[in-house]
Amino acid sequence: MILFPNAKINIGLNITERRPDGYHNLETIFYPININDALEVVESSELSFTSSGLDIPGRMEDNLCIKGYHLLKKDYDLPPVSIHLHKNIPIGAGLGGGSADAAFFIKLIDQLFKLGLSVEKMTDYARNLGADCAFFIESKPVFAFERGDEFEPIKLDLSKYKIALVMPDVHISTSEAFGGIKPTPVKDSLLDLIAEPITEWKKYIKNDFETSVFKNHVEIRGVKAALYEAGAIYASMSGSGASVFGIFEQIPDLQHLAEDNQVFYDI
Ligand SMILES: C[C@](O)(CO)[C@H](O)COP(=O)(O)OP(=O)(O)OC[C@H]1O[C@@H](n2ccc(N)nc2=O)[C@H](O)[C@@H]1O
Ligand SMILES: Nc1ncnc2c1ncn2[C@@H]1O[C@H](COP(=O)(O)OP(=O)(O)OP(=O)(O)O)[C@@H](O)[C@H]1O
Repeated sequence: MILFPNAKINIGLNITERRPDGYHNLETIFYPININDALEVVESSELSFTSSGLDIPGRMEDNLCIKGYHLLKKDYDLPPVSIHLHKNIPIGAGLGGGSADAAFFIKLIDQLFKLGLSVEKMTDYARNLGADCAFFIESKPVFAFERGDEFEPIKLDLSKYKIALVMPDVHISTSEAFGGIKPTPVKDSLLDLIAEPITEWKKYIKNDFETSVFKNHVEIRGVKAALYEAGAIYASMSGSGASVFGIFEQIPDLQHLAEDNQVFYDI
């Protein structure tokens, strides 16, 4: 069986406090986008993992799909499986690619072996694998809070716009990015700000990671400025970076960025 895990962008990201468990409370809007991996799982005589496409750093045992397998195996009598991941979602991008693979792996095992898991149960398993993972079980636009794994659904439809995304040649690790943050309580919740017209977002909606990430990587600040110059209604770094997206009325001309960066035009 094969599924196609999709990426996300964060529209706004406020990091509000440090938690006793070492994580941070935050609020953000998660919005699904059309950049996808391909994840195939078949029953097999032994557990195996292979990948193609982009190189995935780290050991195979640490791949979130393998971690997902061991997590479910504790509670269900699963046979061994062969997993193949074709990696297309940029890594260290703030697009939640690894998290999406983990959540789609859980959905895939549920379907393949007819486990009958509820959305709530799958969301709980996903939470165990990473804060971002839970969103990808349903992968619908949400206001997320606490560790980014509690949700309130929102009605946000950007389908009449064109979303372009630029991935600079820099990978940013999520834990390193959180290290550069001084949490600050919010005055106005993103849940209210996102309901404002999109033309107003530029004035009020921010991503708290931008200050420290832009300081260390000026080229990423440059990409955001270039997206506004190309006519973006709203532009922002996604999550902890390094990717930057812009929301446009029409597909923009970003040829001049394509030499140094990977550019996705209509996601
Ligand atoms: C930055 C975001 O991408 C925004 O969507 C997410 O909050 C990151 O979620 P994620 O990659 O699934 O994060 P995890 O794999 O659970 O955690 C990686 C590391 O990020 C930090 N982390 C993550 C989420 C959170 N709410 N507070 C944190 O401080 C912790 O140091 C943690 O060890
Ligand atoms: N299936 C997977 N795909 C990509 N990376 C994975 C996967 N499983 C584990 N990883 C590990 O996760 C690391 C990437 O996570 P990181 O949080 O830095 O980046 P990200 O792609 O921006 O994701 P996020 O938006 O969730 O933070 C990789 O270096 C790799 O070691």
